Amino acid sequence: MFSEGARKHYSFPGCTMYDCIVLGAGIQGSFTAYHLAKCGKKTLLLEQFPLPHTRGSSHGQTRIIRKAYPEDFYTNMMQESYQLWAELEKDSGTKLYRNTGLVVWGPAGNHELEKICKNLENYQIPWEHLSQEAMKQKYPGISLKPGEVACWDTSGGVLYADKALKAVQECFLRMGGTIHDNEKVTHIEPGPMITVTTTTTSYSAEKLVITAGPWAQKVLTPLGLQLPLKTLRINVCYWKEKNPGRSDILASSPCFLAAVSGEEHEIYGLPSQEYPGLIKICLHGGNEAEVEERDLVVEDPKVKDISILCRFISNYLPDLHPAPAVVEQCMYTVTPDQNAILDHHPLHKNITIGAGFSGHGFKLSPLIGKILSELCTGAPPSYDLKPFQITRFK
Ligand SMILES: Cc1cc2nc3c(=O)[nH]c(=O)nc-3n(C[C@H](O)[C@H](O)[C@H](O)COP(=O)(O)OP(=O)(O)OC[C@H]3O[C@@H](n4cnc5c(N)ncnc54)[C@H](O)[C@@H]3O)c2cc1C
Ligand SMILES: O=C(O)[C@@H]1CCCC=N1
Repeated sequence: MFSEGARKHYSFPGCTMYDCIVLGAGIQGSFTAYHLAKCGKKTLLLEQFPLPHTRGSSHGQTRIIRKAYPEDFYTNMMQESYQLWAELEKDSGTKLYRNTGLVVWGPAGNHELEKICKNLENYQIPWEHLSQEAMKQKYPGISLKPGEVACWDTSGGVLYADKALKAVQECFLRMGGTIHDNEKVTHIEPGPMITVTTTTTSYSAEKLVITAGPWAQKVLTPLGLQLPLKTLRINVCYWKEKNPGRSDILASSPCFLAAVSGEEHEIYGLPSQEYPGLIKICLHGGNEAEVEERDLVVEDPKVKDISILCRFISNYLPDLHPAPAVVEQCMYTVTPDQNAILDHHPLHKNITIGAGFSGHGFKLSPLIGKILSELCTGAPPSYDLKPFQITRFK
């Protein structure tokens, strides 16, 4: 709570005071606000768009959840993240996770694939090695090439993303939190009491958490902080069966990640959900785009994502039409090492930043929210945060 001194010196009429303000009601900001409210903090969650919206990174019906990661710290963090997802399911009374299993495949000896198997083994997470032949038996619709192998993460599955966002925001409100949507933050005045000005009014708080997704750099520049963040426009593609109902690819597909020889980016897929009869398969990458300009057609994209995907579908999922039936857009905010930034502002220690989730942050969000709330309140962090510190960038 506020110290009396802070109240006397910094409150002014018409400026509502909170313990903590969270800027940005995507999945990371919403979970941060939820954890802050859980620790008894009077918390305001601010969002520029009317909720729900589709302009950031957290919209859509589905995201992959998995423990299969080449970095052991993620496999470790995912164990608690699964528990926190289960807690939210219970608190909200909403089913948020469907266990489909996840297959990761690539050329035998692929370094990342080997690290994934090693991590699953070390953390005693049930997994299986699948040969090309075993994959054919289990998933006849997926056609691995000679010399390719797969790893089967039994815990992998689908998160119901839009339901999760709604659930966490509702739980936050139930705990006494406040959400103001359709209210853009236009100015932040740092200090022992931070003043946050929006398109509607001003608020003050001892602590601020910035979780602005692809707008992060725009919010941080006036605060004197330049981070190595890139914003990418992602084409979210859905593919149709050649003979509807004739193959079993839609009915029994697992989630998958594929490292294809000769392609720089991974490709991933999820079972049919959003559009009956269509399956979602995307490139883990895209072309750089300003968040406000993402709807402008880029003439000559550097990453020819749709062509890469069409080639992939022809080679690996021959029961699907090798041209997308539906294409939608979403934004990634990526860092050079694809690890997020979870840290204090270097000059204003009462401002905490969560940014650069690099296209894989949804599954981790219940834990990210917990970590950001720990950073915000000064509680000891539950994890070693070295991979996420700002100082790792020169
Ligand atoms: C196509 C796609 C597929 C993905 N697949 C997976 C997956 O399978 N598994 C997985 O784990 N992750 C996945 N991800 C990544 C995951 O969805 C993101 O890491 C996550 O949604 C990022 O959330 P965020 O809260 O940081 O950003 P956002 O959701 O963009 O939230 C930021 C919010 O801040 C608000 N904001 C910004 N500036 C202001 C301001 N000035 N005032 C007020 N509000 C402001 C924005 O409007 C926005 O609502 C995927 C992402 C995409 C795009
Ligand atoms: O995070 C995930 O699991 C997905 C699939 C791999 C690429 C990005 N998102």
